[in-house]
Amino acid sequence: MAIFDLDGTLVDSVDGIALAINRRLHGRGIAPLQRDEAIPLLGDGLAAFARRAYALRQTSPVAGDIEAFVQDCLTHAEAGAQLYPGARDTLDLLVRDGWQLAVCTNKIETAAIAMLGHLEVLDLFAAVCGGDTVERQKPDPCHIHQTLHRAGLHDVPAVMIGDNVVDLAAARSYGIPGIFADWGYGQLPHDVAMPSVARHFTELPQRLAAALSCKAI
Ligand SMILES: O=C(O)COP(=O)(O)O
Repeated sequence: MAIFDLDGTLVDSVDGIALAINRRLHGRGIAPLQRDEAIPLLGDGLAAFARRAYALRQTSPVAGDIEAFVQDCLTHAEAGAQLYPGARDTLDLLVRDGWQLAVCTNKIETAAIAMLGHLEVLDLFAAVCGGDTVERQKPDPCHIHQTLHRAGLHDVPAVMIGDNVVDLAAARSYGIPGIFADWGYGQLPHDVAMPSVARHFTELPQRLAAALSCKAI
């Protein structure tokens, strides 16, 4: 089983998220966020992103701001979202090679499903498990457990692929290998042991096979 993080791993979606927060900020006369300001705020879900965006502009959300932002993201879930280069062909190849695929994301599940549907890859995944539908989201390992459970595959060997420290921390706590997606938003964490760094999506078949057999490549 290959378990994928969504934002920054499968999908580059920050532009749509930045547009949504900028609509809120504009309404209050606050300067918009640029893409490179928005990227480090991702990883812990949309509400956390919004709180960090207001903090970055040294202000606080007023009542209803966060909810309105989240609703905006849900309404325009697919806005500007793109699969990373090589993703579609690599996912197809993994399925042909017998890999089961799942998504474990801190994004709101309905938004994740809408985005994957829009990008025409939803049917490749046995489960999509959003942060709002589990008791504790990544970095808690229960999020990975729930993802596997929903796919009906909790006893199979699994590998987590992600661009954020929370992805690798969840994998380590759950006791499965993690692959760092170097093409995404995150910085290579120094404090999380990791067996593998993939520089491009197309490296994943080789790196996944190696991760399961504990080989260095
Ligand atoms: O949107 C976020 O903040 C996190 O989403 P991810 O878990 O798919 O990276």
